[in-house]
Amino acid sequence: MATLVLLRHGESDWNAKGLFTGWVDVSLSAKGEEEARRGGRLLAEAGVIPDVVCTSLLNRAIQTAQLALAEAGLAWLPVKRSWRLNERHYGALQGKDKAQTREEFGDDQFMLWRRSYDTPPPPIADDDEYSQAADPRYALLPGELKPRTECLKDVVERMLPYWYDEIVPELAAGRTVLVAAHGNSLRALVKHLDGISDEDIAGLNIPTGIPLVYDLDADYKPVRSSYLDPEAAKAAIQAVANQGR
Ligand SMILES: O=C(O)[C@@H](CO)OP(=O)(O)O
Repeated sequence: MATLVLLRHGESDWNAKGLFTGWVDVSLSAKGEEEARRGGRLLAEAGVIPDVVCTSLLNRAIQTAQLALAEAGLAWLPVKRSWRLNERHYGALQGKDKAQTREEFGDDQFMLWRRSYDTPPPPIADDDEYSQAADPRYALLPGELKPRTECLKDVVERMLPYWYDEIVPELAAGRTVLVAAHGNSLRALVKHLDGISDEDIAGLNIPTGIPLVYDLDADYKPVRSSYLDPEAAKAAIQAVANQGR
């Protein structure tokens, strides 16, 4: 039986402000830092001890992993990082206020951009202040892999090679893997693991800072999964669903 732990970063400054974030590299808020530490305590209390950590290239996931692991006495763990675990690129919506966007474009368009499986927001211009076109951390990515917008389907496609080539081999070697990532890159992974349909995935939201633990069978299919604080997770999931309202 393999163990996989998914941890969405704690609240970021832009989560707190209600802005679409995507690949913009914002930091954790003070509340988000505390959420990350609490995530580490929940892991330690449950006796779930990761052997290796995977994060995106974005600070909010990196900081969350560091704070959680330090709290669990595991700051020394080996870490791997990949753009493939990044948040969904939110295109031209990056930096925009969610509530204002909903008011301007209406509920249906807002939800289509935010939660539909295959409708990406309009692409971001390279000279937009929130573009990553010149960000050195993606300099080695060939142009066709560098997104200017993404829908969740695009995230599934760029995340799955990482699942198969980096995470599964760690699990196969008997290691417990902690993936510290983002609302939408984790929705993509949960969709794959739980076999959620393209329609039903619209209703799935991931709370910040609460570890989601999967026991996986020999074929890396879930046998069971649960949040380490189910009650807090329920309330936090509702808060994510209500963003922009
Ligand atoms: O803004 C974002 O990048 C994401 C996660 O914070 O938002 P949403 O939940 O609306 O997809």
